[in-house]
Amino acid sequence: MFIEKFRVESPNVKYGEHEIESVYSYETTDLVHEVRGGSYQWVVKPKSVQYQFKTDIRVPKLGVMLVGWGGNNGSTLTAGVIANREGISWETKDKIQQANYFGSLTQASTIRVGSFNGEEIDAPFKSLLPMVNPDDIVFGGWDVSNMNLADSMARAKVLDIDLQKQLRPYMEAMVPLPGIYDPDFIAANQGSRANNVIKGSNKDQVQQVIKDIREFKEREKVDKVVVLWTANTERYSDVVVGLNDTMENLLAALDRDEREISPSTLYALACVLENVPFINGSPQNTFVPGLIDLAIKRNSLIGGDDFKSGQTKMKSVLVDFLVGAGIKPSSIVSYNHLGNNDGMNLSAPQTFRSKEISKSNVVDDMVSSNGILFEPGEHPDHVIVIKYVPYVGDSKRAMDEYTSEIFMGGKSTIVLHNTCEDSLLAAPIILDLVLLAELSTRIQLKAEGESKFHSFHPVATILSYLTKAPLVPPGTPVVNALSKQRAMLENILRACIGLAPENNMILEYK
Ligand SMILES: NC(=O)c1ccc[n+]([C@@H]2O[C@H](COP(=O)([O-])OP(=O)(O)OC[C@H]3O[C@@H](n4cnc5c(N)ncnc54)[C@H](O)[C@@H]3O)[C@@H](O)[C@H]2O)c1
Ligand SMILES: O=P([O-])([O-])O[C@@H]1[C@@H](O)[C@H](O)[C@@H](O)[C@H](O)[C@@H]1O
Repeated sequence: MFIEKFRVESPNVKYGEHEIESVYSYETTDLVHEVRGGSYQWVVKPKSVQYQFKTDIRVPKLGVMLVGWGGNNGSTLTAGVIANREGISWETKDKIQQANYFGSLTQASTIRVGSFNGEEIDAPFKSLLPMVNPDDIVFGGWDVSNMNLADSMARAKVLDIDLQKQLRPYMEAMVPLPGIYDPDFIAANQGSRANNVIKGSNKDQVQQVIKDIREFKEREKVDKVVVLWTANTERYSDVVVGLNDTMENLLAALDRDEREISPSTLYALACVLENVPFINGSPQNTFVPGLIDLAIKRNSLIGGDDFKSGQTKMKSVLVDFLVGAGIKPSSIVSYNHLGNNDGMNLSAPQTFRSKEISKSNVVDDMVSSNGILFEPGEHPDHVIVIKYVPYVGDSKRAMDEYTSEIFMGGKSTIVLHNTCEDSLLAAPIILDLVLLAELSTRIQLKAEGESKFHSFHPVATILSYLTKAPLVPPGTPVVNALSKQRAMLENILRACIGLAPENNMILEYK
C-alpha cells in the first residue's frame, strides 16, 4: 500500500520548529588481521557507533545555474520543470499527456516504511526529509551559445511540438549568460556555436562567474544557488606538479593565466571560492587535485562525475546481479550511437576518451568484490564504442553484449538493445543532483567522541547513485553498484529521522 507521508515517533527523534534531531546507532564492524593460534586470521568485530543528526527543515528558495543551459539537457530540464509547475498537458499521437517527474529518484520513487496488517507500506522517497519542490526552482546559467531557451528547446528536438508551443512564451526570454570558452578542451566542431563568451584572462573569467552568481542570487531573490555543469564533455586536463596538484599551485596558476586550466575547472573554482555547490555532470577531470584541496579547505560541496543515465546505469545493475549471483562476466561490449550535439562533440578522440574512462570504470568495484570469480587484477574484457549518427538525434541507441562464464564451463550471453532518450533520462537526474546537494548542506552530524556537529565531507559521495564515476574523498572506496548506492542514500536519510536501514529481512513473517 502507498501512503503520502508519515511521522516517526521515537525517543530518538525530535521534531523541532526548525530542525529534526535524531540519535542513531550505526551498526558496523571493525576488522583485524592478526595471528591467532600461530597463523594469521581475519577477525570481524561488530560495533555500534552513536551518531546524532540535525537537519534544518527550512527549505530554501533554490536557484539552479546550469553551465551549458542552452544544451539538450539544460533546455529539457527547464522545460520540464515549467510544464510541471504550470500543470501543462499536451496532445501526443497517443493521448493527452500530463507533465511528470518520472525518472527522478526523489520525485517518483518510494521507500518502504514497514508493514501494516500483513501489507507492505511504502511512501514517497521525498517524504523522508523536507526537500525543495522542483516546481519552485529558479533556473539560470551560462552557455557559449546565445540562443534563448525556447529556441534551444526547439534545436534539441526532444519534446513534443504541442508542448513546445505552450512552453515557448515562458522560455523565450531566458537567455544564457556568456560562458567561459576554450576550444582546446572540446571538439573543434563546437566552434560554430561559440558566439557568447566571456573575454579576458582566466582570472577575469572566474571573477565574472562569481559576479554572475551574486547578481543572479540578488535579482531572483533566491536563498541558495547550486551550480551544475551540463556543458560539453571536455578532454582531461593534464595534472601537473606545480600547476594544479595543490590549491596553492592552482591559485598561483590562475594568477599566471596558465592555459592548462579547463573552463569546467574555472567554473568550479568560482563556485568553491563563493561557497556555492558545484556538480559535474560530465566525465572530464574537472576536479583536479588542487580544486579538491581547495573545496575541502573551504568546506564547499563538489560532486560528480558524469550523469549515470542509461547504458552505464543498466551496466551497474546487470554486472551487480551477475557477480552477486556467482556468475562471471568475462566480456562486456558496450556500443552506442547518438545524433545530438553531445554525440558530435564526443566524435573527437580527446573528448571521447573522457567518456570512455567514466563508462569503463563502472564495473571495478563489483569485479574486485568477488575473489572467487576473479583472480587479483583480473577484469572482464570491456569495450566502449560511441558513434555519431545525426539521424537519431537525442534518441541514443545502446547495444550491449555480456558474455559470462557459468556452471561447469558453460557460457551465457546476454544481449541488450536500450533506446536511451538521453535528455529525458538525464534531466530528472540533474534535478535529483541539485535537490540532494541542497538537502545535504542542511544536514549536520556528530559521531560519538566528536566534539561538535559538522557537515558531510565536501566531496559529496552521497550523490554517487546519480553518477557514472562517483567523486569520493581521497583514500575512500568507490561504489558503483546501483543497489548499494541507492541503499546508502536512502539509509542515510532514514538515519536523519531515526529509522534503521532497510534490511529487507521482514523477520516478522519468517
Ligand atoms: N543522458 C545524457 O544526456 C548524458 C548522460 C551523461 C552525461 N551527459 C553529459 O552532459 C553534457 C550535456 O549533454 P547535452 O546532451 O545537453 O549536450 P549539448 O551539447 O546539447 O549541450 C551542451 C551545451 O553546453 C554549451 N557549452 C559547451 N561548453 C561550454 C562552456 N565552457 N560554458 C558554457 N556552455 C558551454 C554548448 O553550447 C551546449 O549548448 C555532456 O557533457 C554529456 O556528455 C549527458
Ligand atoms: O549514461 P550512458 O547512457 O551510459 O552514457 C551516455 C553515453 O554513452 C552517450 O554517448 C552520451 O549520450 C551520454 O553523454 C551518456 O554519457
